[in-house]
Amino acid sequence: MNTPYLLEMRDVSVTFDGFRAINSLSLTLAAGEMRAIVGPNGAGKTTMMDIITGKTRPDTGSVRFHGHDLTRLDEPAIARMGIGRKFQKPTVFEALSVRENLLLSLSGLRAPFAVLMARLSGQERARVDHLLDMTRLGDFAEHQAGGMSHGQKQWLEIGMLLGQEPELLLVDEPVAGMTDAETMATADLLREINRTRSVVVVEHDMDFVRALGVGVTVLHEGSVLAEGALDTVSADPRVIEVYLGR
Ligand SMILES: Nc1ncnc2c1ncn2[C@@H]1O[C@H](COP(=O)(O)OP(=O)(O)OP(=O)(O)O)[C@@H](O)[C@H]1O
Repeated sequence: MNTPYLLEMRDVSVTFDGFRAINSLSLTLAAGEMRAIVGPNGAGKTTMMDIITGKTRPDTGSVRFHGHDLTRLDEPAIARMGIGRKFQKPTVFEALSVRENLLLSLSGLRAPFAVLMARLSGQERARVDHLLDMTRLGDFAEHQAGGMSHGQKQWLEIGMLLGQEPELLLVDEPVAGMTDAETMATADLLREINRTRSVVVVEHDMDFVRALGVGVTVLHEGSVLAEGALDTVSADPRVIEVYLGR
């Protein structure tokens, strides 16, 4: 199907026990784009990600990826189409090394745990080395993942997501709990990832969003309130009202 968009949500609504968490939400993402999603608590950001990944089914509306409707697919089928998600809390294999974690994440492994015991192919080794470079974890490759800092665990998990070669990454509040230096390094990492993949990132930290330097969508009460450059949306009186006016 021909569409200019990688991801296209049209008039999506979802109601939980009579409460409309997503309300006629329409949002599009171009191929290769990175978009930051902001909005006050309860705006519907997590629910929007849940709908894209098939965790929550919308009551009405369409969600298309490369023009294909996602709303009838389950989570594994959507992941196989090339949409990868990173949740807020890192979930790495704590007892394994950083390298082993990345190795297990690689798409296309036939028997993932057997690969830990076996000799790696040159191609697998190269893929893991590339992920170690990307995530700045090369110096920690043989360290136990459980001993890494919170920030390093987040980068490791982003690396593990990349191991699955998603075309679109959905990243939920990656810098919560990070130091300022880790936050800026994470912005660099996502920008580097965005050279070859599309990204949707939900984040409250405005210094981080500014460092990303990408288009921003402001959600409020389950709908898009404003969209554009960070400076433009943050000067929008409606946006100021929902952030400060309560
Ligand atoms: N499974 C559910 N059952 C009932 N209500 C829900 C459910 N999931 C979300 N909600 C409600 O829907 C609204 C949107 O929640 P959501 O978590 O998507 O917001 P958010 O923008 O991600 O907020 P935050 O920034 O706090 O993470 C909230 O009022 C929430 O309480």
